[in-house]
Amino acid sequence: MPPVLQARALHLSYGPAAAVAGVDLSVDPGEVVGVVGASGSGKTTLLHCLSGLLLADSGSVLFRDRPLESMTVRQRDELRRSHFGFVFQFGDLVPELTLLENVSLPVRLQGARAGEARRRAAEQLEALGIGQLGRRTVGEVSGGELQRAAIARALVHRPDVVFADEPTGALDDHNSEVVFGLLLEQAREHGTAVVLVTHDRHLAARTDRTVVLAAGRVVEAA
Ligand SMILES: Nc1ncnc2c1ncn2[C@@H]1O[C@H](COP(=O)(O)OP(=O)(O)OP(=O)(O)O)[C@@H](O)[C@H]1O
Repeated sequence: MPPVLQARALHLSYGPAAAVAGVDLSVDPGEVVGVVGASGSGKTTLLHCLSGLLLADSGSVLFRDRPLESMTVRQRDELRRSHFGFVFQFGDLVPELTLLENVSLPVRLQGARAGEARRRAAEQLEALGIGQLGRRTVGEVSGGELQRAAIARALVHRPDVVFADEPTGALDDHNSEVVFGLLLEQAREHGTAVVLVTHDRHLAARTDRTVVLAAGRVVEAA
């Protein structure tokens, strides 16, 4: 099967300093790729380039065979909404909404009716073991529960790729293990590729493949 995502000779600089300095990377459908490296090595910047949140200065990112840099802003927004999911360190759910409402949003944005979106959101929360918390708001759940909800939101619309930036970085070791395990289990169940940025080599060891960045370059791939 052709790769779902490819980066070719990717460069991005903030001013004179290169954050991503010539990265080639290919992600197969359903593959879980860990991106590790020291602080400041360019992990988050690479993730943002791969997901179209940032446009590289040069090089190319292809989703299937479509270059992101040739798309209009609208097409890139649509690509992110339909084909990508995101999990960040602090969940980034909408604080005023309940977990169920938050997780319904990606399905609503795909044009589903409210009832259908709620049904699918409830199912996804259930699969992550927090079906009973759907009516609570972000401020009424624990950090671990919040990250489970963030994972539910990232997966509920069945994206092709989930981008996760330190998704368990704010959790203690036990919660981190559990939440990371759920992300992997759900991604594998649905054949979703994952690009995971982490400081934690222990978690990275559970991915299919690890890419090590140093000063914006891939220095090791295993
Ligand atoms: N908005 C920005 N403006 C200027 N420089 C930036 C910006 N964002 C990141 N950088 C710089 O680019 C480099 C790569 O940053 P990036 O956040 O991608 O690294 P990282 O590996 O994700 O780091 P960390 O593990 O600490 O989150 C760093 O030197 C950083 O200081």
